[in-house]
Amino acid sequence: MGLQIGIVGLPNVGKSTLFNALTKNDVLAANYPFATIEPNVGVVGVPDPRLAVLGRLFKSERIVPATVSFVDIAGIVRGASEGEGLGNKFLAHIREADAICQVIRVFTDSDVHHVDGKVDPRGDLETINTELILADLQTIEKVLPRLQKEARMAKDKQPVLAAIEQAGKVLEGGTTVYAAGLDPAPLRELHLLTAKPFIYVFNVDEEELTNDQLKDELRALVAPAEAVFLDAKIESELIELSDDEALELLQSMGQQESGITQLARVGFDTLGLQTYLTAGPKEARAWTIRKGATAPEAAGVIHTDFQRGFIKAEVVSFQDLVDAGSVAEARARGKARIEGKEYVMADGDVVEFRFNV
Ligand SMILES: Nc1ncnc2c1ncn2[C@@H]1O[C@H](COP(=O)(O)OP(=O)(O)OP(=O)(O)O)[C@@H](O)[C@H]1O
Ligand SMILES: [Mg+2]
Repeated sequence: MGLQIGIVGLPNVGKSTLFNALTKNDVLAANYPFATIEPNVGVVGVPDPRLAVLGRLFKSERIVPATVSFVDIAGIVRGASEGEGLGNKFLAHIREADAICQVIRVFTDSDVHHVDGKVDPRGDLETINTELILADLQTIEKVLPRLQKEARMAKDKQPVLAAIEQAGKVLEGGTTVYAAGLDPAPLRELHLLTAKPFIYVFNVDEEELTNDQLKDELRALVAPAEAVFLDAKIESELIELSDDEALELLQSMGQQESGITQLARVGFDTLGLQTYLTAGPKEARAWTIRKGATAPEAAGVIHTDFQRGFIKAEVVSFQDLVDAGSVAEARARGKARIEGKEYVMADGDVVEFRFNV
């Protein structure tokens, strides 16, 4: 499952700095608006400490984490839908994304230019939201004449047309499709940006990481969507450090985990995803599935043949396996279960599939 998250925000708010920290890629992050023009795609391993434990237990040659890909695009300014700044055509690069991560500048640094002249998280959120809504309205306007014609000829097109017209009304009222809770199914082919789940990243100053009052105020601006607070500049320093040094630096700032670890976790939660694990001498690996996926569906993520030929799965929870110390001991303790086609996977299940090919 290729999970993809598109990063949006005003110019110069720290999108590329965050993206670089995420991907350890040295994409140009620069103190001038519109430093990024072409989109950059980076694949990020989702941090999961369980994998290292499994790797030791099974003496695995390598560790393969679940991945999320991030797409870094140019900044959007007020009026982008009318061609201001770089316009909004580049939003097409995130049409296929599963979720959108909006980066909002909170940090104060007079050396870093703000396109609207002042640090204003609430105003910036509104600007971006408005531009995404206008972009979606443009998408709808473009397809509407064709759809109206089709619906006159084919009755079965009418529900789709009705759903799209309703989405247009919601957007004209200034609400995103996602926030309005509209059924995404009939709208899917339009790839509306505001139909995607949103995650908000507030790019704060180091001191603000422990300012709970400020964080509560910012969180309230985007609730019920999830908010992550991080200092993108610190994140880019953390990735240069060893794990121990990074933890020490984080703890000195009152943090337990890095912002990008939080972002990966929140991304998974927002999209209703979880991971299960496989382990052997070759690799210890995490696989991404929907919450509620059944054992055959989980097998299908490894290979479609595994799903088709699914017979059964031997499942032991990560904690039971660690407590037992080996699969053999977990079996002896009755902790390794044989599960069939109906089994609903749990996060952290360590699995071996049996299948016919
Ligand atoms: N938390 C922070 N504190 C201080 N400076 C920061 C912080 N985050 C980013 N910056 C600085 O802000 C500037 C702009 O960052 P960056 O290039 O990542 O922005 P961007 O959103 O990608 O801009 P564009 O839309 O122009 O591509 C850089 O100089 C970066 O070092
Ligand atoms: Mg950039």
